[in-house]
Amino acid sequence: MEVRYAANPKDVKLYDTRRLRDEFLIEDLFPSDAVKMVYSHIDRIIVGGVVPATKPIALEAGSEIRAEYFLERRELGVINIGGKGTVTVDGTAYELDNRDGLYVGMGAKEIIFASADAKSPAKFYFNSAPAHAAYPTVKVGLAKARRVELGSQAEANKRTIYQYIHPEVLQSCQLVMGMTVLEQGSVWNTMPSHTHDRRMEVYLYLNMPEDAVVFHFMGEPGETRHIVVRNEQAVISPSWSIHSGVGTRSYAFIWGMCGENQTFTDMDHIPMAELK
Ligand SMILES: O=C(O)C(=O)C[C@H](O)C(=O)CO
Ligand SMILES: [Zn+2]
Repeated sequence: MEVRYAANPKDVKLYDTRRLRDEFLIEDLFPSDAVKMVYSHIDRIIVGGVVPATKPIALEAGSEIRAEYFLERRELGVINIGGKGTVTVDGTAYELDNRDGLYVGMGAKEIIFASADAKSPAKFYFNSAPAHAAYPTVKVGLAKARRVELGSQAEANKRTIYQYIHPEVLQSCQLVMGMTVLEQGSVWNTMPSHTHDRRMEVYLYLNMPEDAVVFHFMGEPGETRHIVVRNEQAVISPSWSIHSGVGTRSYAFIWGMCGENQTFTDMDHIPMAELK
């Protein structure tokens, strides 16, 4: 498990491109037949990817979290961005098609990821946060997610937000997670931008061809920086940072948050005049 430390905005404004990318960008999240995990000290989120290409893969705790099993003190949100697969939680198999999600509550001991077809392996993206209570494991297909439509063609930001792990869909301790899909021709996400000092957030960009990029904007509203993000790469956003992006074409992204509250609408909207 790779460990990354928290960041102070007074320091981050001095970072060059290399340092910004090293601290906030996660580039190789989906190695074949392995679990990749990044443990961020920002609200102690774990961001991971697993592609069980030729064999089922179990989620192991690793020495960093000093736990007997991964979910001993944690909860987990999973969204499949690949071919059909299963996540087996303590012997119960949940079939996840592309874009299906799963919430797994604290206390589940054995989590096994598998693909239905090795020619088109499943690709599981996950976020995990510290938990204080054991809530039931729930599968959330795209149709079960709460839908919010936002934006307009004129602003090139027409998009649908699918809220999978959200208080109106299921109970979780602090994790909130979902996916936003931009319509063809729409390229902007989360602009006008916001911060939420109560929660950090991670974005995983997806559905982009190899030569497409998203210019992801981060930083304090008056000190913005950009990170060039490619397909299936994730960006960590501290709670004091905006998180917004513009792509060379449309794309989707999975967002996950944890921290002080689960109130999706608890955002501090940034007036455009304040951006620098
Ligand atoms: O398209 C958007 O706007 C989003 O998806 C915003 C994220 O969900 C977010 O930043 C929630 O805090
Ligand atoms: Zn946000």
